[in-house]
This record gives sequence, C-alpha cells and structure tokens, in this order.
Amino acid sequence: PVHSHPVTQDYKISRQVLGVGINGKVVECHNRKTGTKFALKVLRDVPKARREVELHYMASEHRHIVKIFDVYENTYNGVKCLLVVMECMEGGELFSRIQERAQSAFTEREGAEIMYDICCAVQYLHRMNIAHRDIKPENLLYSTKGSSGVLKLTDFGFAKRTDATAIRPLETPCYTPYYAAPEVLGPEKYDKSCDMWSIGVVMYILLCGFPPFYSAHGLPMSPGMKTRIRSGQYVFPSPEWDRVSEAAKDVIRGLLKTDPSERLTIDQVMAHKWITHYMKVPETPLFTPAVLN
Ligand SMILES: O=C(Nc1cc(-c2cc3c([nH]2)[C@]2(CCCNC2)CNC3=O)ccn1)c1cccc(C(F)(F)F)c1
Repeated sequence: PVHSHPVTQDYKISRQVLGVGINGKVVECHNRKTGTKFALKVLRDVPKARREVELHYMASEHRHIVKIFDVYENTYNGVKCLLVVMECMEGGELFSRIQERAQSAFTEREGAEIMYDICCAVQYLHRMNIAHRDIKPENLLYSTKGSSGVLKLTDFGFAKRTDATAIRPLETPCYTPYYAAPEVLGPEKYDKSCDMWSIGVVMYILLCGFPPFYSAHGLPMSPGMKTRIRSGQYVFPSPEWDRVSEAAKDVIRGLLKTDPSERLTIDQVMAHKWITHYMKVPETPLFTPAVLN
C-alpha cells in the first residue's frame, strides 16, 4: 500500500543521516502519533527504486530482514520520490559490533550463530526466487545495542527476481528459439549463487577479521586481486586460522568456488552441521575483534 499524502503528515523527519545506500539516503524520523523512531529511505521514483521497494517489501516479514512499515510516493520540487519507512536498526553494523567485543572473546560458535541468522534470511529470499546480490557487512545491521539485538539484512538496491521470466515469443517477434543463447533462455540461475559467494566472504572475515581477497596497498581493487578472485586463490593463514575448525573451513571452501555451478546452494549450507548445529561449534576464541580494530 503506497500512500500519496505527504510523509511529513505522519512522520517528523530529522536531519540525522543514518547512511547512504545505492539508490538513496537513510535518515532518522519519528512517528508523530507514537513518537517511535524509524529509519526513512528516500529514493527517486524510478523503475530501479520501484523494484528495490517491491522486493524488499515482499521479504520484509522475515525475522532477519529489516521490516518495512510504510511506503509513500511524494513529489518534491517536481521530483517524484519513494519514501520507505523502516524499523530503526539501532545496533549498528555487524563488524562495528564485533570490533566493540575486543575485551570479551568473540568465539567460533558466535560466528556460527551469526552465519546461521544470515543464511536463514538468504534461504527465505532464495525460496521466494529473490537474489539480494549485495550481501556485505555494511548491509547487516543489529536491531538494538546489546546482546539481545537481532541481526537483519537490508538494502535491496541490487536485488532481482530469479524465476524464469517466461520468454513470450509472441511479444518478441525478433526472437527465434533456434538461435537463442542458453543465458537468454535459462532463468538467472547464477544470481542466487553470487549471494552464496558473498556469504563465503562474510564468513571468512567473521572468523579471522580480514578478507580472503584483498589488493596490495589497500586499494579498492587491483589487477592482482581480480586475478586472485577469478582463480579462487585464497588461503587460511597462520596464526589466525590455526585453531578454526575444519568444518568451518569446509563451508568456506564450498562457498568460495569460482565455478558457480559447483558452489554450495543455500539449502546445502543450511544442511551443514557447522551452520545448523551452531550450538555444538567449539567456543574457540577468534582473532577477529583484534584484527578488525
Ligand atoms: O543506521 C541506523 N539505522 C538503520 C539503517 C538502515 C539502513 C538502510 C540502508 C542502510 N542502512 C545502508 C547505510 C549504509 C551502509 N549500508 C546500509 C544503505 N542502504 C540501506 O538500504 C535501516 C534501518 N535502520 C542507525 C540508527 C540509530 C543508531 C545507529 C547507530 F547504531 F549507528 F548509532 C544506526
């Protein structure tokens, strides 16, 4: 349900910017009736934004996906905008939470529990034939500060449907099945597998504090780094990985497969004991908080 009356009628919008996403900025706002704090994402009303909001709204019932409460379609100075009212995630981003853990140990079991929550959200999306395509620590937020906070996935700016968009020959006169390349025919089956790669990178960083692929001299991307990603060249260096369980390394090996058809699916990951039986994972202290700091 998209409201067309001004969002300012129902919410007081603060200047406090909470962050900037692919398609728009996120600010704090308060419900005028209840005083409750929400996060408001402001998007230009273009097809890409419509798709982001539609897919996020479809998924927002899940416990580990940031909830959408209201959507407004307002025009400011002749510019059509989409305004998305979301639950305010006050616990901050995944890794800043772990950085704060320097004093008490952050253990492999806690890493497994975090991965279980992320995989629950991704399994829900993949079962709805939605690929998120931008799974990264900055898009994983905690609902509240303190240990009761719930980790949730946000920013559907790159999300897309993966169910086969039936090619309708009648509406595409130029299209002749004889010459169609497989990728034109098949559903975007590799969109889901790119989420699985991202989950592998998040899991790797969670267990040691640094990424599996990085460029020399901290540049965002370098030719060497691209080669290493393409060839799946990564290691589990000492001493950070010496005491991490073989089961954890097996999950990462299954996710960081360069051939998407070989990569674990979300159902295969959720069938893995390290993820589903995370309460049995050893409470081995990790280097992660120290390395992140
Ligand atoms: O960010 C906060 N609350 C929040 C934020 C979002 C949010 C949505 C999106 C983003 N945040 C990002 C920001 C840049 C990083 N990627 C994610 C870009 N794309 C989005 O779609 C949603 C709901 N509540 C917040 C609120 C109060 C306090 C605190 C903190 F804990 F930091 F003090 C954070």
